Amino acid sequence: MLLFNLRFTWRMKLLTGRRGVTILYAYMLLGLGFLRTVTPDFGDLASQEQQLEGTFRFMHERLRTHAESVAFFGGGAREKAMIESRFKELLRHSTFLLKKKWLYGILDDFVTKQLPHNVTWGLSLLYAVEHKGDRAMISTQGELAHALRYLASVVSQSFFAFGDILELHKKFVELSGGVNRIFELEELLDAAQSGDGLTDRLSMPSERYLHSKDAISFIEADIITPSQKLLAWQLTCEIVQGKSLLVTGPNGSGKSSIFRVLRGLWPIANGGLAKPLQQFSEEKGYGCGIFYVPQRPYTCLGTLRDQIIYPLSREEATIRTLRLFGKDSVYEHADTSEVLDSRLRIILENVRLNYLLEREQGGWDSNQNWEDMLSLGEQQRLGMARLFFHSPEFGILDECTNATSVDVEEQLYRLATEMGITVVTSSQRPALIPFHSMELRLIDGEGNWELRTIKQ
Ligand SMILES: Nc1ncnc2c1ncn2[C@@H]1O[C@H](COP(=O)(O)OP(=O)(O)OP(=O)(O)O)[C@@H](O)[C@H]1O
Repeated sequence: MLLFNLRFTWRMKLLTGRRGVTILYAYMLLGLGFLRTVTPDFGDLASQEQQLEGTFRFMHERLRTHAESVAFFGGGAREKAMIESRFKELLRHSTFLLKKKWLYGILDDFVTKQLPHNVTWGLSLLYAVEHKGDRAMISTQGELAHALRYLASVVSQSFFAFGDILELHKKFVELSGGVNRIFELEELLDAAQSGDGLTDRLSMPSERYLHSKDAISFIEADIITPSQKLLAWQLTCEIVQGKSLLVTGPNGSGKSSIFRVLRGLWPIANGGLAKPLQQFSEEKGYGCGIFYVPQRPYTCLGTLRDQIIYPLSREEATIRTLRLFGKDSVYEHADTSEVLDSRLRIILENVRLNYLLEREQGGWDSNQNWEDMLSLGEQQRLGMARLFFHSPEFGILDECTNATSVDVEEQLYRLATEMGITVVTSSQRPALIPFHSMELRLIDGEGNWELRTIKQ
């Protein structure tokens, strides 16, 4: 490369003299210097884009893994808002980067291609002026050089144009692959939305789904898996407030499936179901009708505070807490967040996790990858803290304390009873029997079940 440069510099000196070489080098140095100063830090911008894209993909992947737990908690809206905010951030950055690349491309093209073209003409002119002695020769040489340059440029431009067409085809094929994927996704979303009447139907009185204020009732309901396996045939059972139910049975017999039907994740094939509303009850002023704690613990991305108030946002949780203390307006109280945090502190102490506040830097605002950092038992206790914060009339607990020690588990159930939460528990632990009034036993996972009263 260096040899080429030296050779051409020498050739140019012969043709245009020292002045031509100086002009060329001056132009090169000035042009490159100018480009260097105006070039944005593309490395940094691209790394930021990769980071944002990575976070966005990670959130999607995580949501896919924990979809059922999120659905049980009713965290769909919260997760959507979180993912959308990351997407907007990524989109904003990518648009900014594209604009920068486009503007820089124009400038780069001008300095390295368009302007040098004109400089070449300038140098050719200089050559003609330097050799004005032999007019006949100059004109012949000049014309020949011009014709050759013209031919070369036409041929090379034609090649470029064909290349561009081929490149365009490649790009088009790639793009059509992407478009197909988006089309498939849209189709799936449409199909999911048309089958998503379930959740709505649950809140609407209809033949199968009824609203009951203070009881959960299965009325001759068939519990069937999506692959049409019958797990409980004509299940009839009423859970009234204060009479907790323990659901037992061998692995795979359908305990969690009953909760899926109750939550509206699976439809009821036959029979009916009555249950209180999931939503925050205005009359009660605090808490909700039903709150589900799934078998797989789920920690959301966010602060320690977010783990307990999930699926609510901090603002929603503050408003609820203020209502609990009879303060309707958020602005009435000088330090509203303090009210929320002091309530959360009591809950954290109750589930024996208050050491997290001291251990993690930032206290309530500490932002960690809680899933990796907390043990399974700790994550399950956080799930129970969530239940206590939401303080529902009915708590649906799907083996959500099986990794905690027996004494902690008993303490958690004692607390739930004291708070007036009627629980429906799926568990195999005999230690939990005294906290329940009835037992629903799924005998074989073939449809047979029995209901018995637990003698205290
Ligand atoms: N999405 C699904 N599609 C089809 N079958 C499913 C689906 N989810 C679960 N099943 C099947 O339904 C049956 C009941 O599953 P379920 O999770 O209710 O069992 P379980 O009693 O809670 O078990 P465990 O005690 O192990 O938690 C199992 O045979 C399971 O394989």
